[in-house]
Amino acid sequence: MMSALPAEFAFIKVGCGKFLIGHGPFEFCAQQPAGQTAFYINDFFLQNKQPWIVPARTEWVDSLTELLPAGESVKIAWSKMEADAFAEVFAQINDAISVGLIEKSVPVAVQQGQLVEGTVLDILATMTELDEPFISYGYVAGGKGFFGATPELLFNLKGKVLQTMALAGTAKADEREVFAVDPKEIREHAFVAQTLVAKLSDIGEVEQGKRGMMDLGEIVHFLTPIEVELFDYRAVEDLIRRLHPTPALGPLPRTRETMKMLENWRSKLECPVHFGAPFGLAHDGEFTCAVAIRGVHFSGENLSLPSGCGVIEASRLMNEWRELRLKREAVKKVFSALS
Ligand SMILES: C=C(O[C@H]1C=CC=C(C(=O)O)[C@@H]1O)C(=O)O
Repeated sequence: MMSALPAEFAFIKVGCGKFLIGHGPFEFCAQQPAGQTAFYINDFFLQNKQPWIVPARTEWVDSLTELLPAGESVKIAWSKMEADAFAEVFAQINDAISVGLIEKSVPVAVQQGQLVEGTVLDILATMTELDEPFISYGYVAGGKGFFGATPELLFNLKGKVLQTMALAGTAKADEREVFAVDPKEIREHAFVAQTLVAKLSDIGEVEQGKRGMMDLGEIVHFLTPIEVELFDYRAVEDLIRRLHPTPALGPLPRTRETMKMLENWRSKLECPVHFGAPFGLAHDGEFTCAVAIRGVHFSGENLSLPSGCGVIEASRLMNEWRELRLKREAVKKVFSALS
C-alpha cells in the first residue's frame, strides 16, 4: 500500500523505470550491507564514514506525486547572482593552469534562495518526472536534503560489467552545430573521456564508444559511452573512489593538493557539500550511481541552486558565467516552483 512520504526518505528513478522510495528511519552503515537494498549517499569529498543507508522499507511507485501532500503555492526570494567571487576563483584557476598545477577544474556558482511560502515538498511536487537519460534522485532527513534530475551516470555495475560515461562540454541546443566543432568544448570533453579510460584500463577490458551528443531539450552535452569488462569482481566503494570525481566535476590531475584547491574554491563559493557527489542505489545485485548535479539543496528554509562548469586554459569567464545560468535554468524548468 502506498503511503505519504515520511520526514526521512530517499528516492531514485533510473531511466524509464519507476521511482524506488526508501522510507526512513534509516540504518547507516560503513560497508555495503550484503544482499540488501541500500542507497549510497556521500558528500563530494567522500568524508561520510557511513555512506550506506538502509531504509526501514522500500516501495516502487510510478510517480512521486502520489506520495506528496496536495501542493501549496511556493514563493522563493532568490538572491541576485553576483559574479565577483566567481570571477576571483576563475582567475585563480587560470593562474593554476598557467603555472602547470592543473589542466582543468570545476568551480561552482550558487544561487541562494529563501523559501517564503510553501515547503520543500511543495517544490518536489512540481518536478517534471523525466525519463532517459535522466536519473532523478533525492534525499531528505532532519529538515535538510537535496533533489534533482541528473543526466550524468558515474557508473552502473552488474557482476563484472561496468558502464560509465564521459559527459562534459555544454551548449544551448540551438548552438549545437558550432558546438559540435568547437575545439575548446572537444578538448574539455576529451579530458574526461581520457581520464576515465586511464582509470579503468588497469582493472578491465575497456571499450570506448564514439563521442556523440546528449540532447536534453534546451541543453546539449558531449557524451562518450564507456563499457568495461572487469578482470575481477570489485567492491562498489573501491570503484567510487577510483572514478569520483571525474574531471566533469573535479580537478585534472586529481591529487590531494588539487582536491584541496577545489575544496577551498567550493567553500568560498558556498557550494553545498552534496553537489556533484555520488548518489547510488544497490538493488537486486546491481549498483547504479548518479552524479548529483542539476538539483536543489536545502537546509530549513534556505535553498541553494548550484551549477558547475569545467574550466580549462581556453575557457572565458563570460561564456562560463552564461553556461552556469543555462544549467540553473534547466533545473528551474524541471522544478517549476523554483522559477
Ligand atoms: C557540473 C555540471 O555539469 C557537468 C556535466 C555536464 C557538462 C559539464 C560541463 O560542460 O562543464 C559539467 O561537467 C552541472 O550541471 O552543474
